[in-house]
Amino acid sequence: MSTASGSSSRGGVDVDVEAGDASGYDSMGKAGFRTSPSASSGAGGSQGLRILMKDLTYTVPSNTKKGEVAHLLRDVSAFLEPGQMTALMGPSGSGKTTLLDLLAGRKTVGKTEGHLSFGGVTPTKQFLRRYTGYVEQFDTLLGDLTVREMLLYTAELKRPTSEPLADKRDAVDVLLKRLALTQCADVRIGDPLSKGISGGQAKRTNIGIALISNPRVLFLDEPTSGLDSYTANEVMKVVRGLTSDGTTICATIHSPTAATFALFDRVMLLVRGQVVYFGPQGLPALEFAAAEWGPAAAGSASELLALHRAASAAAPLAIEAAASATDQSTVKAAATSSVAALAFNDAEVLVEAVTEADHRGEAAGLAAAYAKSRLAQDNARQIEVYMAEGAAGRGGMGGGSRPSGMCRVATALGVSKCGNGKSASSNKAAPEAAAAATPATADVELGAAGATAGGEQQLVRQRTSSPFAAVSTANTSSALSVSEQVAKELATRSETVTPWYWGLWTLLKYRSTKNYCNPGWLGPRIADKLLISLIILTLYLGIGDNFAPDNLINIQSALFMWALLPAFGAASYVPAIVLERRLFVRERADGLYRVFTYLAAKLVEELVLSIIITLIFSSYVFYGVQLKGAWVVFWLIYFIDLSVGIVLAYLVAALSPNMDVANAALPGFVVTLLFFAGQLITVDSIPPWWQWYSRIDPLRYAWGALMINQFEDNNVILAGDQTILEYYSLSGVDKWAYVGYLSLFWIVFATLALLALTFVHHQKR
Ligand SMILES: Nc1ncnc2c1ncn2[C@@H]1O[C@H](COP(=O)(O)OP(=O)(O)OP(=O)(O)O)[C@@H](O)[C@H]1O
Repeated sequence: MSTASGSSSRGGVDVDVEAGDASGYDSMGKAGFRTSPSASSGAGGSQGLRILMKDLTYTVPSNTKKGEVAHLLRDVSAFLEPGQMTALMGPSGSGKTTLLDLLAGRKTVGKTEGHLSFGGVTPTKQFLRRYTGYVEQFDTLLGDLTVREMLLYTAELKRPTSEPLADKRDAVDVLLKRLALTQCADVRIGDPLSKGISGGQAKRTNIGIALISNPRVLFLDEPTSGLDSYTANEVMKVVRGLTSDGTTICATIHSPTAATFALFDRVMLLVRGQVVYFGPQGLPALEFAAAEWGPAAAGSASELLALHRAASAAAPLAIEAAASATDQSTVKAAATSSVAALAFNDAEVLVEAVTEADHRGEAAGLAAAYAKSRLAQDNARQIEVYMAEGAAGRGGMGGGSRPSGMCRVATALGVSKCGNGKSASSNKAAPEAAAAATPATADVELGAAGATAGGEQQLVRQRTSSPFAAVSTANTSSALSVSEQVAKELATRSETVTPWYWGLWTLLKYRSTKNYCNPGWLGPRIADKLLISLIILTLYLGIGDNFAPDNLINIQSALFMWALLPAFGAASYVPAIVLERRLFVRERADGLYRVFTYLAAKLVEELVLSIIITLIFSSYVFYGVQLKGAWVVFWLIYFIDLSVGIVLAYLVAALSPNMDVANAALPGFVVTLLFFAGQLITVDSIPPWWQWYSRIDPLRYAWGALMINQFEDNNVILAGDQTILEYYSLSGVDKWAYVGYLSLFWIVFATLALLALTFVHHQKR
């Protein structure tokens, strides 16, 4: 396994960077992702998209002051470049996740104002679902699948159906290699109760899920949270490696180590939803803080800056002294100042500085200082240029090889490392350098892009020594046709890549087959029915054909329990929706399937099992108790009754915010049904003001149909001159009509469950 590695500069100190598996990257590029035309139709070659934000403001109804709105983001302006990795940083509650969610189209509440474009175009929500990757802070994986299966499952749902399975497998293999997951590829993911893969492996699996469709843009929310610093750095190195194919990457990050922070190109510092710095990470950020934030806020930043400067100044002298081996004290002094500089972490210093300033109530001052700064003005000018490019239909796509913005300038200034490689420029280019990112520079770049429009395949080598951008292949098609392709993607209204029937098949293939082999899944679905059917069998053994008056009450009670059983057993179907909600929300937001597909897969999975178990249980109960009527009707009613219980459970689960509410709501509702089924009190005796409830009680129809099946040919006298069917208001009723009504409940509950799953958002963002 060959690895691409190199170095990046962190305040003058080189940090070794390993870019993941370069061979993996290449093969992904050639076999796994790029060359399949079908795949590229979903992923679109190797181009990332430039994301432009101008005066982006996001408000929600305040939860602290009634009737007011809270500004969670205020006038955020920035640009995220293809082939670059941008860190969103700031104190807790500063709005990092809010901004990331907004960019990724995952906000479900609130109002957004300002300009937001991807590749110069306002994207549809469906585009964001299909063509961007989002790695959430918390892992949402299927514990029963292995890592390989999890990725293949996602590949089957997110890559075009026209791509052969073998190609998808290849792409997964390449991804496993690239994410260093090969070792645990066939290990079950597990869950908190039965541990499988480690936290770092789970995080990388989540990243793999986001990458399987080769997204143009990758968002990551706290990708290193919960990981030790070594694993965190490994994970981020892998992510960093993705910039080499032009992917636009943006990650919120809390306390990165110095090495992890050095992997980023740019940093956006937020405080109370406002930008207080947006520019290169490293020394330029420290220089900006020292110069613009005022002495109180920039205290530690200035200190660190001085240390960096001392270390840089002493280094050449030390090297000279060491070479001649004469002046040990100079070497020692240089080493001491380097170590002192290294002891500080740029990221920590910056975040601490703004956090302290925020606590002193100076957040607005920092934001104002940034807004007035030359850097902010340069950034604003750059945004104008990019917006003009977008308006002219030229802008926004990066080939991963185009140096842009500050980096282009740094290249022009002769800085050796730049662009989408790990960027020394980002450390060394002073904020002022941004001023040179003039429209003229941009035009030069566009000219270069235009030169590729002739349709020739052009190998673009960036003027950089960075390994990440060692070789990038420009898109082989013309810039215009790529634009058309991207424009099509950006305007897509289709939620998913694959059709619903494919999604249904895939969900059944990967998830249901595992569930069918999982005792933890099967147990609750079978145990209660097995137990109660055995009790009914043994308690009422052989009495079903005994129509003696004193036995009639026993038979109708047995039938009532038989009808009731699925309603009470419905509780076992609730967790399938409630406990899986986070995964469902994530997969839906990722555009893996539609709600209908998800619900249909769940129902097929449950109904197949239900057919099997109802056939078995109804057989021994019907013949053991020696009931009358047709067994097939007895079974059919039980099966439909159980199916109604399942969709009722899904409806309650979809409406309930958590298991506690669902566990209280479902049995409570079922108990109300008992009273109106016609057995505890006959339908004719129910007071007029409750008659309506009896009519919409599915138990009434299930039990009524069972009773008619049992007694229609043996309608014996029960009380006075009333036959048993007359007594229970079932005389002259067609059992098939009752079976039909019962089926209607299935349709109604299933439709309501579908609507609830679609429109009731318990996870508000
Ligand atoms: N309805 C609301 N009314 C008032 N404030 C709100 C409302 N909703 C969210 N907030 C605030 O918005 C801020 C943004 O939260 P967000 O999760 O984006 O911050 P963050 O920077 O990602 O924090 P962390 O680093 O802790 O994850 C928080 O301070 C939160 O309290």
